[in-house]
Amino acid sequence: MASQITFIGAGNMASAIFGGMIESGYPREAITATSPSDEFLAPLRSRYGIHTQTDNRTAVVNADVVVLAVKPQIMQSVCAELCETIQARKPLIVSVAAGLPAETLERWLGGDLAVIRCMPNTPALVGAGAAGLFANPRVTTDQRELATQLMQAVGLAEWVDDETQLEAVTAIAGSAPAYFFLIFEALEAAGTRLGLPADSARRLALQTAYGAACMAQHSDQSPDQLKRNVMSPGGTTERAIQVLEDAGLRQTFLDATDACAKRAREMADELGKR
Ligand SMILES: NC(=O)C1=CN([C@@H]2O[C@H](COP(=O)(O)OP(=O)(O)OC[C@H]3O[C@@H](n4cnc5c(N)ncnc54)[C@H](OP(=O)(O)O)[C@@H]3O)[C@@H](O)[C@H]2O)C=CC1
Ligand SMILES: O=C(O)[C@@H]1CCC=N1
Repeated sequence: MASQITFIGAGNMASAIFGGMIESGYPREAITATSPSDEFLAPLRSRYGIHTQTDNRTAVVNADVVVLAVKPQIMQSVCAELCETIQARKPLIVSVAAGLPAETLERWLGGDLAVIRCMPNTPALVGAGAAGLFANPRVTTDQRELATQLMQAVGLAEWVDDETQLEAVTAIAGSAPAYFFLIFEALEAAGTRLGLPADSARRLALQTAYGAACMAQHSDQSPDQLKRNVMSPGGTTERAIQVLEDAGLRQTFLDATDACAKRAREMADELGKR
């Protein structure tokens, strides 16, 4: 029988994960999601056919896995609310909150719990997510396997041995879809400025991004070689790449990902002190 999974918080990240799980065949009857507002939950019920609850405690009573998917800033109060019920059953805890250390979360929930920290991303919704996972020492082999299966149902799942590596996962996967969406916006605007209708520019930019990612995934050649394959000497691509290199695009990505990882560390410091 499928494990009963309760999502505390049913926002962007939670709905991307349970939406992707259902899409990949996970039984919807085994999924419950919570929110303080039933108005918010109603469309999720009709769209996904999952159970919903406005009361977090009731929602975890029979859960085998509890996925904590509220904002990091309110996690402590949510844990205080759940602590007693969680301690009575001791389900596997999976947190997707950025920055929040597993040890802090376990303490907030009363201790002695199997906790997996996961840093997923929203393309999970279309089965193309990329997630990093870290297990505390109480997580059993079976629980690790279950978490792998759940996250593999919605994309790539990579385990890390050192919890601080989740900062890097946040920088290049958790937050990174937003970098690509920014590039899509910029390419669409560029296409429009150069004379294409906006909808056509968007389709071309998105298909090109999709094609480049598929090609890089299936090719034996490195991204550098694939890039060179597009650049005819003295041609158009060489000019464009030169502009991007001269503008310091590589360094900009290093700076952006450093800022992202630094913010994850700051959040860990702030939350870990509570
Ligand atoms: N978005 C992303 O790409 C990623 C997010 N994450 C992590 O996922 C977590 C959720 O982020 P995201 O989905 O973006 O945020 P959202 O705001 O979309 O979702 C959080 C949801 O939690 C609800 N909520 C608030 N209080 C409670 C409560 N007491 N009990 C149950 N639900 C509650 C909110 O409702 P209301 O709006 O009514 O307050 C909201 O619907 C964060 O910890 C974030 O760090 C991790 C990786 C990627
Ligand atoms: O921006 C954030 O804090 C969350 C975590 C990773 C993606 N979104």
